[in-house]
Amino acid sequence: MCEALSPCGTSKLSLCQTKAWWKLKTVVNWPFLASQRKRLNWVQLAGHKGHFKAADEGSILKKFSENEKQCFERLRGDALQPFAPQYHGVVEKDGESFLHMTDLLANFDLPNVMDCKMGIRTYLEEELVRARDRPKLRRDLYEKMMEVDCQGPTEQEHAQKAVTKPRYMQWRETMSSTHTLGFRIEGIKKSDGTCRTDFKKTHNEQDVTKVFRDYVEGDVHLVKSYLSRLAEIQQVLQSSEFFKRHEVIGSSLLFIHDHKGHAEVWLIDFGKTTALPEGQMLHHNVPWQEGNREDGYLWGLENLMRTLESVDDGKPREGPRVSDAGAPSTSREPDTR
Ligand SMILES: O=P(O)(O)O[C@H]1[C@H](O)[C@@H](OP(=O)(O)O)[C@H](OP(=O)(O)O)[C@@H](OP(=O)(O)O)[C@H]1O
Ligand SMILES: Nc1ncnc2c1ncn2[C@@H]1O[C@H](COP(=O)(O)OP(=O)(O)O)[C@@H](O)[C@H]1O
Repeated sequence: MCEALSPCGTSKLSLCQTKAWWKLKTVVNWPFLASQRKRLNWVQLAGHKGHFKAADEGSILKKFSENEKQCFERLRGDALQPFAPQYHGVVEKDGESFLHMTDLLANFDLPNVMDCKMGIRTYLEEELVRARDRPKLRRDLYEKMMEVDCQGPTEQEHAQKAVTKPRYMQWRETMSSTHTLGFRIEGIKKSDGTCRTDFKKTHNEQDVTKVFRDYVEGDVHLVKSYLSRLAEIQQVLQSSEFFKRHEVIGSSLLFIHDHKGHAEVWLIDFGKTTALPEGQMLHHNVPWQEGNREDGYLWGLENLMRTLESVDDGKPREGPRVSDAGAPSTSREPDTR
């Protein structure tokens, strides 16, 4: 039987993550003891459990990934660098390696935080190839799929109680707004401590607008501040050499604001951002077809900005939609089942 996802269903996970972080900070003698408020700021809205650790004041440690390290190194001196967390190098702690970076929440008191995963695709082309060559059936992903929609899996998948990763990722994209808008909401934490990550079925522009409106609590000044920062990011992306030469997959825009109306947006998570072969460049706003490595990042950003603009009056804005820009309609849907 299909169980409805309760509002607290997935947010529980997020709250648990917050609690786990709290425990962790207690254990590692968190340096913010002087300021209880700062301790309450941290939240991990998406990504892998246990991948973050506390570090010196104003910074955090993220589980080491060679790929992400290389991105931070290549970002050095690029126009985009000021829009990503500052990178302080690799550190070893308790026998593990981590990337040391700025905690983007550190300068806020009880911030509101939202993570939007950008792009029309959330898996690498090489993951598709691998899944075709050596399909690996995963029961955990089948179970995650069932939690959201018991009609999701095919008969065969029900029988094997497992799906491949690209199959799961593609299903996630079509259930959420990744496929239709080129971005999706992953999680939101509000200053009152409430936390939601149950956006897997937030699919169309109206639904996304509603969530955005709730996030900014109808504050049009805040919307303007966010839009102006997004416009800056949009402009910088167009001049960034790093952006031209990378397939940006699974990266998020992290939105942060506080009660004073101070608003920031940052690019985070370069774990799956991959350099293109020498001489190749991406447009980031044309349809993906397997082999062209396009990620639809700019198309998603344009849709995100338009959706945020519509918060102000509730009316959907005219602008690039599925058929003329990100156009998943022309993209091939590889069958990796
Ligand atoms: O969001 P849900 O539906 O839970 O699905 C998750 C996210 O897509 C993760 O991406 P992100 O870390 O960007 O949030 C992805 O990790 P990767 O980034 O490694 O692909 C997970 O793959 P697995 O870790 O293989 O399960 C996948 O199960
Ligand atoms: N530099 C940062 N400052 C503050 N919060 C961050 C930072 N990096 C990540 N986070 C938080 O952690 C979450 C997961 O980060 P992410 O880098 O996407 O992890 P993963 O690679 O496991 O997907 C984000 O949604 C955000 O809430």
